[in-house]
Amino acid sequence: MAGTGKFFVGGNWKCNGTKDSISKLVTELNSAKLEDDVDIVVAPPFVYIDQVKSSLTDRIEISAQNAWVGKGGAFTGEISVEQLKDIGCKWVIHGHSERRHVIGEDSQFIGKKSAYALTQGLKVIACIGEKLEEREAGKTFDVCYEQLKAFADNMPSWDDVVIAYEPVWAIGTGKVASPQQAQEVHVAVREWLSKNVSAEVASQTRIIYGGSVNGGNSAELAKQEDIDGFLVGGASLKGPEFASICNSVT
Ligand SMILES: O=C(COP(=O)(O)O)NO
Repeated sequence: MAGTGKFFVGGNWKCNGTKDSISKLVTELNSAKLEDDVDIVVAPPFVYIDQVKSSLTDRIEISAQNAWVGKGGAFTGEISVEQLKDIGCKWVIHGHSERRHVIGEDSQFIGKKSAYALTQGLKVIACIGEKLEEREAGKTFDVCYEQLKAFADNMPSWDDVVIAYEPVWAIGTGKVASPQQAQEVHVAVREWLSKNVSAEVASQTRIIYGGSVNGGNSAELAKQEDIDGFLVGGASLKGPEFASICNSVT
């Protein structure tokens, strides 16, 4: 069961999978040998959460990839936090760049959704990250700080929050950030937390990296002092590779 391990690895399955492919992936995860000190979470598409929850080892917790900003009701197409808890979800991903830049969610809405999830007892993977043109314009830190501030302005606490730094230019591109690039932003995020929230939150909050992480690059990234784990997309759909990434952080 995922707890308060020093490290954290999430598998974001995005809009991928079928009942059969997910059954195979769950079998691979159930047979994997996993190190103790890493909390592991997988985020299936909504429609497969029940299937995964009922068949996956409880060593791995379940996350949703999104949740509505408030109590359920007349919100066609939305899924509520209450419904996600009802089927055994413990986490939810908010602020993913695909929801910011494809769906069009803004930072304040993301902050409000995160706040509601936390007040109702879900834990939050809070995603931040800059686009290539923002990095090339020297705005990486400004963008990440604005996104962090919107979480901080709305959330009641950081106790059940993991921050995922996912540079948009590295997501799904094969162009993974270098260990130095990732570490530089992780340090800046931790310093922002220390200055704007508290030294305790800064030291206790796990800051994980996402963006083209795979079995070949995770160990090198994990050597960085302020990289506490990963949020993995494509490679999380391959059980053995995802397991090796999980074990590479400890
Ligand atoms: O979006 C990602 C990363 O995706 P990839 O590993 O496929 O770059 N994590 O949430």
